[in-house]
Amino acid sequence: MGINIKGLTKNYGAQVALNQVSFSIKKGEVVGLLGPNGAGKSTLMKSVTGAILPDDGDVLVDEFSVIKQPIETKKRIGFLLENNPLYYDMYVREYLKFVANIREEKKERIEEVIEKVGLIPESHKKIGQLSKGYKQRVGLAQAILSNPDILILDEPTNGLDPNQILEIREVIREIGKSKTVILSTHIMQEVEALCSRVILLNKGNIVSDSPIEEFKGQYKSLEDAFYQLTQSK
Ligand SMILES: Nc1ncnc2c1ncn2[C@@H]1O[C@H](COP(=O)(O)OP(=O)(O)OP(=O)(O)O)[C@@H](O)[C@H]1O
Repeated sequence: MGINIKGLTKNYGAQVALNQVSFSIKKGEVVGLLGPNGAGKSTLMKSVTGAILPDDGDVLVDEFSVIKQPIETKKRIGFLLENNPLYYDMYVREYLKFVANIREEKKERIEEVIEKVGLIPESHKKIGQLSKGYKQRVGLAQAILSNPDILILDEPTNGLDPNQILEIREVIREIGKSKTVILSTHIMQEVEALCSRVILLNKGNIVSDSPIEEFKGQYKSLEDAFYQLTQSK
């Protein structure tokens, strides 16, 4: 059970985005996916969700292949990918109803997720009228709507103010108690606050994969570990 990533490779022309990346995640783990800009984090997350197809390798979600059984894997994964694509002209509830219809979820679930992500005070607005933080909450709400076992979150607090960062983090911490989570971020405090394990990517390769305490290990800080492990490799 969980996620098993096997030899995942993706090239964009001559650009190697992922080079034979393999690791597995046990049910219930919250994994921080770190790496410099262009390391391959988003490509990895998109491959796990099935949003893009790898050139080689596979991802197994429970026993199902993202490539061969995409319907089964998609049922188990909720995701918030980079840029959080939303329909700005729709009202919050209208959008969540639209998503619920597609996924054949009960309507009651809409109010549950609105409450869970702290959207109640802004839920009467159009998505385009919301602040970034509340747009992120709408993204999180759609990600958890079907109550998936696995959540993939690509820089979920990117661009938010410090208060919203803390609030969204709290929402993720709460959700993370009962789910398998892969979370990418450039904020080290976020990793410290939420993750039990850190996977560090650099130029499409895993350069470190360990429990967070071990990752910090001999370094002065998480930032220092990140810096040392991604220099000239
Ligand atoms: N659609 C695409 N077409 C061409 N090249 C791409 C495409 N998507 C990603 N790449 C390239 O693949 C590499 C990995 O990109 P990716 O977005 O996965 O990195 P990242 O670790 O998420 O970076 P960031 O921290 O900046 O978001 C980069 O060199 C990027 O330019």
